Amino acid sequence: MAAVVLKCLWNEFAAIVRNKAQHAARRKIENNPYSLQSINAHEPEVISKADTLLQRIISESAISKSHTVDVQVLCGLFSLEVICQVAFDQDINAESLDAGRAFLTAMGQASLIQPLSNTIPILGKTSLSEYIPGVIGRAYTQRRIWEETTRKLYRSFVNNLKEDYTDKFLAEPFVHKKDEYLGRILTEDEAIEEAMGLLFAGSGTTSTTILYILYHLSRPENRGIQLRLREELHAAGTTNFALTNLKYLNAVIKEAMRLNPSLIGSLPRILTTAVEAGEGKHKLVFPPGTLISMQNYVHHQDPSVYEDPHTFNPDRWLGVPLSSAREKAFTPYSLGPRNCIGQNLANLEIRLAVSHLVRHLDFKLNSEMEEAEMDMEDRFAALSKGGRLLLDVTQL
Ligand code: HEM
Repeated sequence: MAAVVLKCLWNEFAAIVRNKAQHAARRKIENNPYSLQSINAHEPEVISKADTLLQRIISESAISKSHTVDVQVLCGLFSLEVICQVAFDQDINAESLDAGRAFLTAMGQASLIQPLSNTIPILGKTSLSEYIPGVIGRAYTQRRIWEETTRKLYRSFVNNLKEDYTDKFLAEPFVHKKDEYLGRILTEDEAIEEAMGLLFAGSGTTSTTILYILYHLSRPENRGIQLRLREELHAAGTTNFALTNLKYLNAVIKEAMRLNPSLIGSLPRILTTAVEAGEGKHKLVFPPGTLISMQNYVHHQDPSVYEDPHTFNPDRWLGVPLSSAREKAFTPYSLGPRNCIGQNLANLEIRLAVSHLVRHLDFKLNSEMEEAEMDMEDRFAALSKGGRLLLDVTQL
């Protein structure tokens, strides 16, 4: 019940949190480091993190008799390390992997009370909230850890920053760019809030996508897909440039994002003009002010657009024109001025990590895994219900 109430609150909150002008001004200051050119300049760091992920999987598989690895947390650590690097030029796991693990737990648990903290900000500002009994109090403790860790990363980044700003790192504009809506640069607290959102939006989303790609590839019925992908990769170069044009790799990624988009919940908006939908007696008119939303998870499985919609079939994307219904209904990053600002980074990360892993490792789904464990659960960002993905791994 509490989760349902919090979700409703979230939808209301997300739709109204920033008015158009406020949002546009904030997005304007943030844009530069997210451009394709700026993001592609981070390719060497992302390759290095993808190699760390590969080595971790190899080490963990070596200590199991059946070479079984739970890749879920490892994928989470990879995406977290990438976003900390690209946003703050920091290695969150420099001292130990425990730092990254604790941070992932903190963000995961605290996201539950994010709408509450934003609706009643005082709750997030006093340590008394941590004494609220049960799950809410515990979530506030995790929120404090999320905030403190972000502040540490941000301060360390700012202290090392040179004054001739290049906007190479995602957090750089927070330091020096004037927000036209506010008429000034952000205060440290505003920058931290922005950075917390960025770390949340940029970690679990990408790792969940990589996780589901590995899941689909490792299923027995998709064996041929994994082999075909590996064949394509072996015939190609390893750079992002080479990978961008690989048709089958891109089809595999798209198909996993279609079936398991990592933001599966409602993406709410409040209409500013009337919108008509449907035809004839099914026609509906939504007046301005209506709270509407779309759910990727639903329209990505619409049988009138995607034949045999529940089957993982990358071939459905080959040779499909951008103007097709299939392409138009594919919206993992949403659309319009509030769509995903981080999609260039997400694409870079997914392409480099998946290609690196599939080149060097063969994956089979471990027999202990139950199908229902990989059902998606909407906790603002999506997670798998089972909380693990056990794969039997062979080094190639
Ligand atoms: C596969 C990975 C990802 C998916 C599927 C995804 C999806 C989305 C979607 C659907 C939205 C729009 C939410 C809405 O309409 O209300 C969004 C917004 C956002 N995403 Fe992503 N995202 C991903 C990765 C990333 C990454 C890597 C970053 C950071 C570098 C990021 C940063 C953001 C931010 C900051 C917003 C809010 C944008 C705004 O309000 O203007 N995302 N994302």
